[in-house]
Amino acid sequence: MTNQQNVVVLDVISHGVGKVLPPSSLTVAKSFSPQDLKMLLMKKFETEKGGAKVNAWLDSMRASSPTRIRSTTVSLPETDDRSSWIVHHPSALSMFEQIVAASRGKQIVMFLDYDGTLSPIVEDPDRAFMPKEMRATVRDVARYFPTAIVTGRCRDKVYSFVKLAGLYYAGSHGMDIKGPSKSCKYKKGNQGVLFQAASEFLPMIEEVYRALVEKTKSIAGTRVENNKFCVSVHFRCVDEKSWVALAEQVRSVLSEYPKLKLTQGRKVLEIRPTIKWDKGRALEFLLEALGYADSNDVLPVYIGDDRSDEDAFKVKEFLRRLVDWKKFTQRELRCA
Ligand SMILES: O=P(O)(O)OC[C@H]1O[C@H](O[C@H]2O[C@H](CO)[C@@H](O)[C@H](O)[C@H]2O)[C@H](O)[C@@H](O)[C@@H]1O
Repeated sequence: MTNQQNVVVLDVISHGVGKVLPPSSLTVAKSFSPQDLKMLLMKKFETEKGGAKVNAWLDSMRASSPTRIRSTTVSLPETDDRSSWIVHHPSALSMFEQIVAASRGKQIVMFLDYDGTLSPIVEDPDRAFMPKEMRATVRDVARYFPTAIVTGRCRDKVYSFVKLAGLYYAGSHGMDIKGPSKSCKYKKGNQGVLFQAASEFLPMIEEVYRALVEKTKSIAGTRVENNKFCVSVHFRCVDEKSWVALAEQVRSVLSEYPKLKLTQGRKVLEIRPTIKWDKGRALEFLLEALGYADSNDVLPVYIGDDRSDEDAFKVKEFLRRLVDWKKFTQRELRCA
């Protein structure tokens, strides 16, 4: 948000989840193709099946993980790509009034990314803890709106960080979806595991994880994380001089697995099944599970850091304002 504009408001009214509210007016909605939506919800970089060029990987590795920008006035590196993205994704905080106006008569459904959105980016992925105040805010949000955490992480791992039972969790880039484990007014029936899009890949992912650990163990700073239906190879702590070696090792492992593909996040290479499933599909699945398939009565809000390093303070501020607004409107309705 601020000038980083990471809160994305998706309007499902006429194009499924393919319409994004424009910068200046909510009435002149700009249509986005499914391709654009995918770009929003997935990390940008993706290779062709197993045939990726190490050089292309390296370019992408170098471009990844923008530096955290603390000032609200500092501008981001001005690439055409980034500027045009920002034009279409204005600050949610500055658009707050328009967003709540657009939600009139509709159910807001909240989708939250974890790393870099609810938790600060840290060197050790096992220590990406969620600040207490953020947890309290997300708990409040979930009281008023159906809320889902949508993450590349293993679902159990993200749950151990978030520790809130009233939420939906979509782990492994949306390939592992579970409903709230405690009673919640939006919950429908038994909400245990709702969907696992890539179950048949479990043994393969386990095998690849072990192979990657073995092949990269001599590259100092590499960290391989098993995210159940996908694997992350972290290079945040790897000296840039060793990136070529790392990319080559990853490529050599992946060349044995044509059913897996590589995408890239922030200083992380992500290996996942080549199935047609991603965070966007998880979002659609959850809307359907909540009874909002093809519905005009819903406003899904996705908050993520897929394009830039989010300022967690701004995320919290936006969520807090949303909760306050909801409390206020409910009170007003009762008094009317
Ligand atoms: O989809 P996300 O929830 O954003 O998950 C993407 C990756 O997030 C985690 O890695 C990122 O955060 C780490 C902790 O701050 C950081 O060390 C790393 O450099 C970041 O890329 C997670 O550990 C990965 O498995 C996810 O793929």
